[in-house]
Amino acid sequence: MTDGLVLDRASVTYRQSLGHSLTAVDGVSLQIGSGEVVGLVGESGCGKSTLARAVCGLERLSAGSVSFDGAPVGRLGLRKREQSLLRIQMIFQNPYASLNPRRRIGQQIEDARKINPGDAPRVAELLAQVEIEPSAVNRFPHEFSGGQRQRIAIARAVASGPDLLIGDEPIASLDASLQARVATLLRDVAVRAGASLLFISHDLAIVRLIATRVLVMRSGRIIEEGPTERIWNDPQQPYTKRLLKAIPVADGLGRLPEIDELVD
Ligand SMILES: Nc1ncnc2c1ncn2[C@@H]1O[C@H](COP(=O)(O)OP(=O)(O)OP(=O)(O)O)[C@@H](O)[C@H]1O
Repeated sequence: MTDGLVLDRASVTYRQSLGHSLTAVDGVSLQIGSGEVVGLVGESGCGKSTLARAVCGLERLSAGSVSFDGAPVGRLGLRKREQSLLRIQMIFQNPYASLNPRRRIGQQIEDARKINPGDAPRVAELLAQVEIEPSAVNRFPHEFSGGQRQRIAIARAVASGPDLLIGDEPIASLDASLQARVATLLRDVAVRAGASLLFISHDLAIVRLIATRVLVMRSGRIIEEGPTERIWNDPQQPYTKRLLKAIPVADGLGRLPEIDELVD
């Protein structure tokens, strides 16, 4: 049995109008070992979110397989699949995607703790880990700032005891001044919980802060991968070089220019 997440030539194809189809994930093979922190980078539209959704069983594969600790995620019966998917938690760009706006934050974290097969830290401790005052348990998500809400979403995701956390651009909607802090905090919380982390971002500079290994995605494929410092200091692919070059010229919102314009 192989520990952790394994994708073997996984593809996702979307049907489009007039009989056209788009292969958003194109034969991707990768492995994320237990406790690893891996960054997935690439320009907007290269297939990062589709890949994340496929890992969680939210997209049907058109080819290949996804397995977790040796169990194929997509081919299990519903009950077993639900159990196995509880071990993978997503953190989205918009924290409202995982937080219930009508439920107090303490209750939401407690709900997640109840499905934890192991010993989850108490709600107050989880909140302290994400630097939220434990006395805030009775407040609702809208009473917090965007950065605080994202930290609460991180606490809720960890409370259910996942083996793998996937952050799909989890800092993209935050002020530039908060991005590095929330990314580092997510990494620290994942490591403390013993979970692996797949951190998806278009921003290699932030990924460099927290990931030990980087996967570079373009047009549905992983075109380069390696230790973060190797990718940062000695990128092999022209696309990766352009991603790196684009960092200093990011606009005030942290957006990269169109990479294809630069590469082709
Ligand atoms: N449900 C869908 N139906 C059809 N096409 C889709 C669907 N979801 C995504 N796509 C297309 O698949 C490709 C990959 O999209 P995806 O959202 O995975 O990329 P991404 O790298 O996460 O981009 P972003 O960072 O902008 O979210 C894009 O061309 C997108 O338009």
